[in-house]
Amino acid sequence: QKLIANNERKKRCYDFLDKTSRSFSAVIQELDDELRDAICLFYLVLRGLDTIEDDMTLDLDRKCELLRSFDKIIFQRGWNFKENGPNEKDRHLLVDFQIVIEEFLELPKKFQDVIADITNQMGNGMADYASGDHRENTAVATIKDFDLYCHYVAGLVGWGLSDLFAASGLEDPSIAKDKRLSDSMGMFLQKTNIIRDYREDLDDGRQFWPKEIWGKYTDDFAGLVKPENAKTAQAVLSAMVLNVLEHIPDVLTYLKSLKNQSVFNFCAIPQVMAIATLALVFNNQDVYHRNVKIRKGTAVKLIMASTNMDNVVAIFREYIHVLSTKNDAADPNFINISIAVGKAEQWI
Ligand SMILES: CC(C)(C)CN1C(=O)[C@@H](CC(=O)N[C@@H](CC(=O)O)C(=O)O)O[C@H](c2cccc3ccccc23)c2cc(Cl)ccc21
Repeated sequence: QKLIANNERKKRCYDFLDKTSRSFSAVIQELDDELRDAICLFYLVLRGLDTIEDDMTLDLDRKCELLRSFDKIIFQRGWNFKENGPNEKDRHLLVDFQIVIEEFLELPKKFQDVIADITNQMGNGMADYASGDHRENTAVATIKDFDLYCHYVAGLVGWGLSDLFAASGLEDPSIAKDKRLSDSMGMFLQKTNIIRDYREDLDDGRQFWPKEIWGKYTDDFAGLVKPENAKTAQAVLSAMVLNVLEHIPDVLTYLKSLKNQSVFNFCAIPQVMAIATLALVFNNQDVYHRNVKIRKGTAVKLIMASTNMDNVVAIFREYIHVLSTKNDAADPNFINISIAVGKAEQWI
């Protein structure tokens, strides 16, 4: 009877995974036995944290209390959360979070320790950011703030994943040694998403583009959507893309060091989607009006191809070339983009 309950609970966790992101859930389920459950639960714990951070209906004290104690909450059997706003995307996950906690407590302690440690650092980082002074609502003022925020929400995920890969024995312990490489894996994904999500975030009253970047061209961040500001908007966008390009050498170095096929696929697919997205958003002012996404057919082709380093390098080279053909001589960042493209290509 207990065995059936266990299997039922585990199935529920993979159902949650399917609901949060279908395509990525399939990739997680392809992971080798030693890692599959640990990464599934790491993903769900992070999603739980994200659902609290994203909920604008929670009052700040309550939100910070939950974020800072989430690393303890994941050990509390029976805990769940019904205070999320009605339209919060993944609220069903927290309403039945006791299921995730039961499964988490079944994991080997070495995996529990990694997940709890990252959850502690991320929860505190998110709370620091949420309660920081956002007087002029440019929550992210400097490039340093931008990097710190992206480290909290995505770089730490890279640290945790590298620790889980090493603990599982599927990858060499050295994968967790160079924290800058692991950090860049998350930064590249998160920064690309932040550029892509300009419109969605602006409509939600959130701004993540650092004022140190856009403030060089305008004092009106929301005004970038106006047609009369198109030239300024182009310069701001290319300056943002320039900042993201810096992470490419680290990303490729990290991918190159992976040994296990299922771990490689799990890591390569999001990075390949990100470079394709970065090339798409570059010099594309649709970003200011809607959420631009790569076509489904392209995404499928990229997923199929992301199974070995030669293909991944070829895909990066192709999209960096696409980006350089879109580089506009009239853009004030033309030279710096050319230099960054040259560096990335030379590294490849
Ligand atoms: C913020 C984020 C980039 C870390 C989110 N994040 C990712 O984006 C997912 C991909 C994903 O969720 N894709 C969604 C679409 C989307 O949400 O954009 C899909 O439906 O395909 O991948 C990352 C992820 C995968 C592999 C290696 C990583 C190394 C460092 C940091 C993150 C890494 C991820 C791994 C884990 Cl364990 C948890 C979260 C993530």
